[in-house]
Amino acid sequence: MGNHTSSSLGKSETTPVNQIQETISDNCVVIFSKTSCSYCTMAKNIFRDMNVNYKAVELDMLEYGSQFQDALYKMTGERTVPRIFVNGTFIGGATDTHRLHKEGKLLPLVHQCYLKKKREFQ
Ligand SMILES: N[C@@H](CCC(=O)N[C@@H](CS)C(=O)NCC(=O)O)C(=O)O
Ligand code: FES
Repeated sequence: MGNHTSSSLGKSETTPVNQIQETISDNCVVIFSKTSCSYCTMAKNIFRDMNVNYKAVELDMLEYGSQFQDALYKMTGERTVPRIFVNGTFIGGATDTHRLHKEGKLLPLVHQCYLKKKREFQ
């Protein structure tokens, strides 16, 4: 699922908020994560187990990761990881995502995004 935003994150002239917005509109599932974080792994596994591709942005691997966390704070009210976006919308952290999945609401959100992208492509 890799695309140009992964390599340009943190390097471009645009603000972190703009780069985050671009990433979440380009990818149906985006997980802002840290490689050392087992909550983040748990969140990734929820999507992996549903066979849903996700884009992981590992903030501890980015030079400006801390600025991205500040931007995520502005956008979501928390600078913790994971911060998870589906279909361009913030859905929460690991606990929220797990709850949505248990309620059967997560996969429909992903499918809405797939349908939207399919229509855009036609
Ligand atoms: N209930 C939240 C917990 C989030 C949380 O506490 N994240 C910790 C790591 S597990 C964090 O981001 N700490 C600050 C940091 O890494 O900058 C969730 O499920 O996402
Ligand atoms: S579970 Fe410890 S850093 Fe996320």
